[in-house]
Amino acid sequence: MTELDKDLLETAEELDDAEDALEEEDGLDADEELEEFDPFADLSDDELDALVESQGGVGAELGLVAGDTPEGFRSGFVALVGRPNAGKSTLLNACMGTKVAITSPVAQTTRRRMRAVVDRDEFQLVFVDTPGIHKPKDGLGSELNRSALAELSDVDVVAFLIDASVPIGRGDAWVAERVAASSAVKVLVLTKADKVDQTKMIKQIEEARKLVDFDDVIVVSSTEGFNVEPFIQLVADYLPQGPRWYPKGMDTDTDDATLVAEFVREKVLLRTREEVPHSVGVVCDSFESTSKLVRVHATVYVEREGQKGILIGRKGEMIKHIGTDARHDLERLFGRKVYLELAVRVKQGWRDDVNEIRRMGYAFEE
Ligand SMILES: Nc1nc2c(ncn2[C@@H]2O[C@H](COP(=O)(O)OP(=O)(O)OP(=O)(O)O)[C@@H](O)[C@H]2O)c(=O)[nH]1
Repeated sequence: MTELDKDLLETAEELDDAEDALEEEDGLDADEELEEFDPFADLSDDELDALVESQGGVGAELGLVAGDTPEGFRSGFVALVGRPNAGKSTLLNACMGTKVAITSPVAQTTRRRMRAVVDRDEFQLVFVDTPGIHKPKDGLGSELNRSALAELSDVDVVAFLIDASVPIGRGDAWVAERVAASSAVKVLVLTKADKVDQTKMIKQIEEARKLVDFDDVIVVSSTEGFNVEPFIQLVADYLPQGPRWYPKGMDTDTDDATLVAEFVREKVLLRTREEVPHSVGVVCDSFESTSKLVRVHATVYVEREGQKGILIGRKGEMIKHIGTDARHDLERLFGRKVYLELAVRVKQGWRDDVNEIRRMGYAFEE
């Protein structure tokens, strides 16, 4: 948990206490009380916008934008795109120096768009991790594609990741067509350099260059830490001048409940096989935190009874292992004891139900 999260948590706890005290004092519901005292309640949306503008914008008020950024400061958004399994989340974690995104050998591990911030004295670079772009086979696939493709039109740099260790195929060409249409700076990132020799690497770069007119090329190995910092510097050089979009010290825009759901899903992906990983969705139902303990309840959804049986395992062994694995990671993340309760439920056909996909947080209304 970041310092910012801790501060927010403390503030939230203080607010809760204050609200309780208020309720006790005069028997009023604190929310009603606050509503009554809203000084802007009578303003129209336009009037409110004008007021915010005249105050230098909400961001300025919150210290989110930089009056204090030095001359020449650069900032911007960089989308990591590529076909499933190209190594996007692993590169993101390497750039951040800590695990912010889950990874696994299962294609389509990433289902959420995540922003992760690299903040330096001279620049602020916001990485946008996207689901692997692929030809969709179901409703979930279509939603994942839609959310990944939407990023291409909204970023300053597109980093197109291609796995150096597998031949370039139709999957890469499909992504390339979409990347080529973006007006952002395009950087080719050859991943998994540790798995191939130089000759193969050069050939792969030649093949990739036939797909897109790249502005730059870099070869990396995220697992070996090779060229990770040079990659950050390379994309930072392409960022336009601009303010800090996020406050210093904020690593990601992912909330704690989402991290819990994602870490549990990663453990399911690592421990199950065949169709089970793709059928799994995880929702964190409750998240309570004190200074000593985090208490969470999450539900693992699958599509069929048989999958539920596999996940629970003989005498509940499988779900117990998944819980233990996830708990270890979460305790490291939150720096506190974690009490994690998991339930397994069947929700038939959820991957073809756009409302369910959104409820689980794997796609967004644009
Ligand atoms: N040897 C090696 N393996 C890597 C490297 N980068 C990623 N991998 C492995 O490749 C697999 C896929 O990596 P991810 O980072 O999950 O790939 P992704 O592009 O985010 O995948 P999706 O979520 O499916 O879109 C994992 O098993 C990683 O450990 C690398 O530099 N070297």
